[in-house]
Amino acid sequence: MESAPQTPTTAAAGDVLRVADLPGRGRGLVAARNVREGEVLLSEPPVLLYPSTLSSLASYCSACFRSLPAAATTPCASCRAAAFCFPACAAASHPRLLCAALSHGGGAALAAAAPTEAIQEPLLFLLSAYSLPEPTLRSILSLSSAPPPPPGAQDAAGLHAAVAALAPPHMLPRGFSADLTAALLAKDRGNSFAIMEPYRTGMSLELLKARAYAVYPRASLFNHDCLPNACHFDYPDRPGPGNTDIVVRALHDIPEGREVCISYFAANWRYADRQRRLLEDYGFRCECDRCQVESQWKDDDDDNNGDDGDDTMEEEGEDDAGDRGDDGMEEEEGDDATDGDDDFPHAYFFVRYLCDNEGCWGMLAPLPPSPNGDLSHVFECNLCGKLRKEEDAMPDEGTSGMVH
Ligand SMILES: C[S@@+](CC[C@H](N)C(=O)[O-])C[C@H]1O[C@@H](n2cnc3c(N)ncnc32)[C@H](O)[C@@H]1O
Repeated sequence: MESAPQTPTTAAAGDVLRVADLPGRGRGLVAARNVREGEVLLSEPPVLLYPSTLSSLASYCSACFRSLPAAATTPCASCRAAAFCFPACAAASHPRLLCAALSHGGGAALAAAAPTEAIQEPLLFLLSAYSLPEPTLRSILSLSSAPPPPPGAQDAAGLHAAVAALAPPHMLPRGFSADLTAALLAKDRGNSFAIMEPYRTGMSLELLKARAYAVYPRASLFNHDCLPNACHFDYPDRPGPGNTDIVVRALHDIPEGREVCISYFAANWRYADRQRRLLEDYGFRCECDRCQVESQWKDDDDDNNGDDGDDTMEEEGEDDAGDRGDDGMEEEEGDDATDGDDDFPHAYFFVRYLCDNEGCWGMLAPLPPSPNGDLSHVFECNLCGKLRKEEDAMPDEGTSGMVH
């Protein structure tokens, strides 16, 4: 495999974001102009989309990952294991190495090689990634790598051997090697976004799983902040093209030059859990404003009623700096929830931007401004889809699941 291409550091005309090198945190995305709350900062199609588990093949179209209709699906003519929702999706098909692996021994070989969901996810990733054209594979290799997994957590050599055994040799790309497999797995761990199963009213969000994972090269450049100024949405079941595009919107106004960050997991996680996750999975210690405040708390202050095992993406990680220094929140809008609260100066953030649907802890972002520039004042949750009017934010209840 040749060396990875360089990421351009300039913004294309019309782009809201530009790529910048930020000391101690690698590349990041910075507002190329003043941004208003709710604005769409990025809408990007995936370069790679793969099923989360073998069982998800029965529930979701293998091309567009919409929920399969109960009747009249089209099975893949080659493997018969994957299904498509429309003839157009069947024509688009699914990754050729994955299709070959699903055909191998009538599908039994893949099931035997990946008996658990923990093995299926990386194996389905590899079979899909190795099906990509070489330039696309190289664009994935240009992304930042997750740190090595703890011993015993991921058997890269075993996964490589499984790909070699399942895929016909003539279909394997140039450069196929154990090192390349290990490098790709590090990109998957550091950059894949989960596309979630559909949420239905009343269902437990704790049980909500990923239907698929996707890699978006530009969205992978967002660094993390525990008080993000943007969050991402997916709308996999919406009609029309682009249903698997990632959409990133501003939570509030962002001045030109400020770094735009998302949170890599639900924002209600407590300090120790956030730090552990960021160090282990992304290789950095977070020194954001919120972490600086919470690092001063006594251990028993650091209480959390939320579910910290419930993250919606598996992505990126590393160090601090840039020109941000804060998330722009406190200086923008006064609110009773923050007044005089020295221990928890960020309460306002949680009142306004954390979903109050029981057990959800998704992030609320304003809907985009209208074409004539009017702000929406309606907030949408990126996990359960709840819409909440701005005036319905309840200061006393909004922080009930928060770390304090
Ligand atoms: C998905 S990538 C984000 C883009 C990345 N900075 C790059 O150069 O490609 C995740 C990686 O970015 C770095 N990173 C993200 N957020 C950070 C933060 N708050 N402080 C320091 N490093 C961070 C870590 O190295 C992490 O593994």
